[in-house]
Amino acid sequence: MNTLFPIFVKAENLHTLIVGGGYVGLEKTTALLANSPDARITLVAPEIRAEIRELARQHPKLALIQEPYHELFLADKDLVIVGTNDKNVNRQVQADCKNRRILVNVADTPDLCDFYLSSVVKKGDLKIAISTNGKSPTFAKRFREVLEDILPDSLQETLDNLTAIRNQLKGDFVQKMEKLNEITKVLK
Ligand SMILES: C[C@@]1(CC(=O)O)C2=NC(=C\c3[nH]c(c(CCC(=O)O)c3CC(=O)O)Cc3[nH]c(c(CC(=O)O)c3CCC(=O)O)/C=C3\N/C(=C\2)[C@@H](CCC(=O)O)[C@]3(C)CC(=O)O)/[C@H]1CCC(=O)O
Ligand SMILES: NC(=O)c1ccc[n+]([C@@H]2O[C@H](COP(=O)([O-])OP(=O)(O)OC[C@H]3O[C@@H](n4cnc5c(N)ncnc54)[C@H](O)[C@@H]3O)[C@@H](O)[C@H]2O)c1
Repeated sequence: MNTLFPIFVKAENLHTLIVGGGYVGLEKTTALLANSPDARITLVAPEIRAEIRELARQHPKLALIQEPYHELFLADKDLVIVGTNDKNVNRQVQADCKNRRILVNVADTPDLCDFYLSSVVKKGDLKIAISTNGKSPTFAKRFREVLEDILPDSLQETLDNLTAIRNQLKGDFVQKMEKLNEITKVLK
């Protein structure tokens, strides 16, 4: 059974620490910024890939610290993603986060994760997050590609129209809900 509970996080309201500046650090930083370009991120690693440095030039809220991980870096963080090539460091970061009740993702060790990143389909304001419960990230990626292909760009117009109707509707909560459910029946 997949017991994961999906939420959509306002990453720009949080300060995320990414530990590791290799391929995994790059993948996770790119994923965060692609969805939340104003996310506040600090990335710490003794070696930081050139692509991450380029991202930092484009995103002023991405700070890079070229040093090994230290517990002190957790001080003002809300969320942590760790993906170094040193399993002991990854475990230490996870344990430090648990002590401080900070949510942590250990990219290559699902058992140590409090949350997973998902594949993300975007059509304007519509966002669909896909998870396979960690079974196959590759399947999640492929399924994202399928959904990206079949969802029409005109969906944004539908959402804009529904927002306009939603804002104009009079009456109490139940009346508004009934009206919106009636109008959107055609989508089924
Ligand atoms: C969705 C996506 C989001 C993102 O990262 O942004 C994501 N992985 C993506 C791609 C991807 N990752 C890997 C491959 C190589 C092929 C393969 O192994 O399948 C590919 C495919 C590729 O890149 O083509 C390697 C890999 N990943 C994990 C392990 C460890 C393990 O499973 O034990 C290993 C083996 C490492 C090794 O062998 O050393 C673990 C996780 N990867 C997750 C998310 C979480 C579960 C998501 C779910 O529930 O499905 C979870 C549990 C934790 C986490 O990372 O949050 C992103 C696709 C974005 C997109 O394009 O849409
Ligand atoms: N590359 C992938 O697609 C992938 C996918 C899933 C899992 N993994 C696994 O994840 C791990 C990391 O992979 P990678 O490709 O990013 O490795 P990499 O060698 O490209 O990068 C490792 C990073 O960890 C940093 N690091 C090492 N010690 C550190 C410390 N004490 N504090 C902070 N940072 C530290 C290094 O400076 C470097 O930036 C590997 O064990 C790999 O097997 C890799």
